[in-house]
Amino acid sequence: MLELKNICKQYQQTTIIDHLSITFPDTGMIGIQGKSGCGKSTLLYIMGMLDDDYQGEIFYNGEKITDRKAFVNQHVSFMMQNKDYVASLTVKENLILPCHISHIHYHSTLLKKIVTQLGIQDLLSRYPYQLSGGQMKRASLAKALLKQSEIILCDEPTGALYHQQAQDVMKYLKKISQNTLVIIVSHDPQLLKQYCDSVLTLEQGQLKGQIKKMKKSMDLSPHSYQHHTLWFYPFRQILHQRNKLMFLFFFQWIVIVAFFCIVTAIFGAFDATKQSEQQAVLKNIINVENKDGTPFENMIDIPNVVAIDYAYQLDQCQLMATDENIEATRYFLPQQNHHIRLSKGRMPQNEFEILVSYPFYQQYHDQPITLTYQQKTLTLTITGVLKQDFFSQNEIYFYHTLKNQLSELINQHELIIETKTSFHQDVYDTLSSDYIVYSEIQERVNSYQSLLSLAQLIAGIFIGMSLLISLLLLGIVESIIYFERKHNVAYLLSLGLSHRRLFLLSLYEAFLLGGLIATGGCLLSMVVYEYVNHVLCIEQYFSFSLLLKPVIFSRYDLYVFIFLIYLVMSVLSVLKPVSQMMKMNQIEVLREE
Ligand SMILES: Nc1ncnc2c1ncn2[C@@H]1O[C@H](COP(=O)(O)OP(=O)(O)OP(=O)(O)O)[C@@H](O)[C@H]1O
Repeated sequence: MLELKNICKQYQQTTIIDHLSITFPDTGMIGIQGKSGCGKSTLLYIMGMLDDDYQGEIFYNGEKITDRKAFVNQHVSFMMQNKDYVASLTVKENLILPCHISHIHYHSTLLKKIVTQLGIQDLLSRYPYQLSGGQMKRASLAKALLKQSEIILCDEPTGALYHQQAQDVMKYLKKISQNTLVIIVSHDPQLLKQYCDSVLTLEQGQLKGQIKKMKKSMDLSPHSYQHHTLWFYPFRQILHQRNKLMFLFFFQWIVIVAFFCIVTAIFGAFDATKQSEQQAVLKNIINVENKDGTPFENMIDIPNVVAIDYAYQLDQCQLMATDENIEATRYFLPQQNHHIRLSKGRMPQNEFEILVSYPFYQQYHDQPITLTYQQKTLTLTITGVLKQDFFSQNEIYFYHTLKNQLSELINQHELIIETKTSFHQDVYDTLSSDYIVYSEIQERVNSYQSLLSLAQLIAGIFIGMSLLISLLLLGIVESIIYFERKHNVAYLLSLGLSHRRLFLLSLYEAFLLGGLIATGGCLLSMVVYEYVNHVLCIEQYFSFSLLLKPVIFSRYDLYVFIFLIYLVMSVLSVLKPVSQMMKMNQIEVLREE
């Protein structure tokens, strides 16, 4: 038995319900009529626990209702006047939604029976906006029947229906009222008179009229409960807003792909300079000059050196291919050369054999190459080609024994010192205090790396800003989406969804959204840079590849980082709108529609 005691409700000083007390029977169909604006819907909202801003008490079966959500979950179904559904769910999902929210177990046979009786069995996979007004009302009714509530509150159940449709709905309600309490608010006194067991009039805040006690034909079997997760709800919401979200996804994916391409390019370039340094032909070579520019008369004595020699003025000899002068930097091969990687051929083994860089090979490999010095001419053979690297230029390397033939070209102003690898820096530092020292490869690495560091800084600022903007956009779009869903949230709460579950559902959806964006973006990035590396063969043209390197633990760190940052941002974005929605005035939102 539902009992209202001394209920008072005011809207801004105006009393709408005035010390109203009434006891409703367990079953029967009670009609409530009254002038427009007298407070019929307001009273229904109070009984349906949608409104808690009133004075007075409500009892059910003799017990004061304290847990309002539990009461709605266990005993009440509400047929709203307008938009009594979630637009993103199918009719079937809408029908089962109250049971899922209330954790009520329902049999699919019962669902089938109800929808067949109401003639909506073929409409289950449609969306609410694809139904007519009459079909929608029948779907609302089916929803209340499936939940098997003891109290069904109906706000204008026949509003906007044709006469015959209205009659049908009232007939169904009448049938249900044999075992349940059906309270109907309507503007149609004829219909109320025709179908209701008792018709009450709301006047000056009071319900006037007699309530007929009806006999219950049978007791409703108690609900059996089952845990439901509502997992389909967030999926459906995302699917429903896919057009809006596609734009968001697309933008976010582009930013993530750009992020990975820039990061991998920088890692790749750094790696390439490192590798080039490791494999450089002149890796451990130091050029040394006296500070006062005087020639060296004796070799200097320094430990941890592999070889030491005077420099050769190789610009005084002419290098030619057929009739053409070759513009190439000329060096002697160091004695220690096991670190050198060749893309073709083998290392030179005598003074007529040369090693050349990849660009040199491309230009001159099909022509005879000669070296002319002081009327003598040597014909040279290319035996090996260097692997193209980050520093690749037009270079030629003569075998070191060729020096014996070029003694006239000795330049005593400069020494060439070849060090042992692990002592290279020490030797360099020691020499630099007394001489002018120069290490070709070191200079190149330094200049490239400072350039790369600058590029890294600019790229870092750029991708950091882009990522920030895209995350902000994610936040804004999520907030907008949530505010657009105000009605859905108010509706779910009216069905008895607790704030805790609403919060968890929102988190779940935020995880889903953030996860989809991050996973899609990361997968796309992998595909893009694998494609650039392997299909476009970027290494051939730029001597480096896009490369993802470990940042902390493994090369997947950055994926995890992007994934986490999107999850966190997505969750943070929904916290504010969700908390605001929990505080919103449900009734105002429901009335807005
Ligand atoms: N949020 C609000 N602030 C101020 N007054 C309100 C608010 N909501 C409703 N009212 C007023 O409360 C009164 C009762 O409204 P209610 O909707 O319950 O009436 P009703 O009898 O259902 O009307 P109708 O039959 O036209 O639907 C109305 O006069 C209405 O203007």
